[in-house]
Amino acid sequence: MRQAERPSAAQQTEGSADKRKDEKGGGRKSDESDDRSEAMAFLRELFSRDSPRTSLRELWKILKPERPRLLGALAALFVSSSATLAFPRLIGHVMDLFGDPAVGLQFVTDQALLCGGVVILGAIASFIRIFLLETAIERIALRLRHELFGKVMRQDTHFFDTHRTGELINRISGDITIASRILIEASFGLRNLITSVVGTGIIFYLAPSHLVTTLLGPVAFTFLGAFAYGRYVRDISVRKQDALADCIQTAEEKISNIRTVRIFNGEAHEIRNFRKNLDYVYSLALKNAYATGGRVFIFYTMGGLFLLHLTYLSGTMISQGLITLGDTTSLAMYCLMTGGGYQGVLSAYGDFQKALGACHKVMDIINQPQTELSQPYTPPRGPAPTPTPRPSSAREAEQQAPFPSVEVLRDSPDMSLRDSADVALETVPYEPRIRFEDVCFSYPSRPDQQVLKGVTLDIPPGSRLAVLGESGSGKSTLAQILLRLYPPTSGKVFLGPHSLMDCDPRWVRAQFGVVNQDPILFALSIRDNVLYGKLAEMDYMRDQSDLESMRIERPRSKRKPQYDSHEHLTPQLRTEFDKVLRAAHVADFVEQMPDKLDTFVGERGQALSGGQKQRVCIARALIRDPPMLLFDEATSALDNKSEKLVHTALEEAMKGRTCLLITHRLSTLDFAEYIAVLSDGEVAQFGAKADVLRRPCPELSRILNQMSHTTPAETADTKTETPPPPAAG
Ligand SMILES: Nc1ncnc2c1ncn2[C@@H]1O[C@H](COP(=O)(O)OP(=O)(O)OP(=O)(O)O)[C@@H](O)[C@H]1O
Repeated sequence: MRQAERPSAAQQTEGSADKRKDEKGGGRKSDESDDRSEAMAFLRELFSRDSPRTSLRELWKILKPERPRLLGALAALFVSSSATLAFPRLIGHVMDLFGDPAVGLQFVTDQALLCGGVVILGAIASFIRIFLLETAIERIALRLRHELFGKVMRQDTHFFDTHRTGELINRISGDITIASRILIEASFGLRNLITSVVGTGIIFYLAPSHLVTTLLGPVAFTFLGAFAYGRYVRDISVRKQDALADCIQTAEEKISNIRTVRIFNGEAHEIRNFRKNLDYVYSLALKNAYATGGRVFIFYTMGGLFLLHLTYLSGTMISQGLITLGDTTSLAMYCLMTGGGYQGVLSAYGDFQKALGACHKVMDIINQPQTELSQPYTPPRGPAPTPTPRPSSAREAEQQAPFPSVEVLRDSPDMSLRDSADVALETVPYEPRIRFEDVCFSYPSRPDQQVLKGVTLDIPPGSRLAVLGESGSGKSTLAQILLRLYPPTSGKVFLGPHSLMDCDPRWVRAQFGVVNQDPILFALSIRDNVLYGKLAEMDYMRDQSDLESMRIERPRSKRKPQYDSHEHLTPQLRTEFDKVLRAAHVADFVEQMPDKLDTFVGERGQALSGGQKQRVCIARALIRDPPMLLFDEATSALDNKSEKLVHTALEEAMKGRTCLLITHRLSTLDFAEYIAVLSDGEVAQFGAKADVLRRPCPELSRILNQMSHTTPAETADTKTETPPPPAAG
């Protein structure tokens, strides 16, 4: 790229030079100054690109906690470099002593032993340096991964509308590995810098002045040439890494959605596309191979010729008695060492820049602003409008306050969970009434498309509202706002007396049992999936300081950690667990499974049938014992038989709970006491079921018509209902 840019820069300078030449009537002086400014611009570009000051500041932020280790490694580096640099001089000295008749053999042996001591000292210092650096690297990687994952987990939902999963995974794995290796690059670069600078000094000191002047030219030429060439090699290598990361992201997406690919017979298509991406990576890798090989070729040739040059010159000088054989040997070693040092500095500089780039990408996410989820958990407190007596016992509190069950917390072997039972007791109970007041909403990723346009709804405590509407009318969006996954653009939502936006989002989510249209399970056993509904949530009740703590201690156990919900299964929780398994009819099919409740459900639960998956999801929602339920087409994947089973269970589960049922099914209307019809983000009709069905609005008539065509009509009311006349919205 630089090569493509350079001619244009040169042309530009050429143009301006011609102009000035014309103005001044030409002249060598202006030509020279133009050449100089062009060279300066080139050098500026060479040194400044990709090294923003912010990256260095970010780098310091990352390195700061490891100061003691880094200082130790730095001290070890000076010792090992000094030993390495002293070695050729000592060897040369020993060689010269052998030829000196005035020196005894014992003295020579002592000098040789001193040489050996220096070697061992250098080796020990190198061991310490590498050990300190490697542990610092691992600690930095641990800290960055912890911080990055925490940051991603707590991001607002819209963050995930604009970032791909593969990209985030890449940050957590690849970029952090590259970023933390920055220390090795820096240490390697520093060691080589010391070697080359001190080595050059020693060469100047040892070599006669005539030799120095003939050596300087080739050294300077090699250094500048190699520097420019190093940047060129690095650019190619960065492009290759980026192309490979893209390629892997695409592959990951396709493998995790293999069923969709398979349904469309997309295997060949995907293999072909993947191959195209791989070919592109290979073309860059080929370029990289030429460039890297070229670098070795240049250094090999230059190094060899340079040594030959040195040997030839020193040979003549030895014959003239101007320099000793020992000094020549030391000089040759220093020249090799210094040459290698310069090469090392250049390659470390390139890798350092690459690591800085990775640091920048990682810090981009870590520096995202804090969200509400980063704050300590604060449930709403204060007087409720319809006061309920404050619980006098843990059992009473458990009956009133939905989750977490105080008894479960009190039973827990975990001290911090036991403490949080007090938090649960302090939470003032409330009437689970849901109110939407003139709610408008646009998704942040599509601010111009208004999805909800002034929605007003009131769901009295303990009642059930069915939300109907055509596809895209905003039904699921309504649920997402209720769960505080997105804030409304304007208007307010209330849970009992609490304005949703004034409440801790974790508290809001704890009030709902949710089953979604597309039931997703984790790659765990059936038991762990159901218990996830309760156990995961307990974690935000406990002291969260360990989540923020960046302190690293020696791990107490070397055993691979396992997700095991058994350890939290208190007698109280076990009873609740058995109850919801029966209620959601999970117990029915689990009996037929080879490992019963320990059956592994596969990635995203794909080793279960749609109906089984949905029943596990219902059990997972019910185990939270929430005051409100939110079913978004919760029974969509069930056949008629399972649906009836689950409906019986749901009927039971819904008793005394406020429920929002988003549905396309006539059968779900059986449960509803109220119906709301959404049309293009507006409430077209809302009221008691009987009233609404007696006078359905045109949208509802159309929907009911479609429903009775797609689902066997099951409700007497709706079957006999005669559509229109038009109703008031
Ligand atoms: N994350 C998102 N980012 C941007 N737009 C979105 C997002 N999710 C949904 N939308 C848009 O919001 C509108 C309403 O979608 P929503 O999912 O609420 O409809 P719905 O009534 O639930 O439809 P369906 O019955 O088909 O599930 C649609 O136009 C959709 O494209």
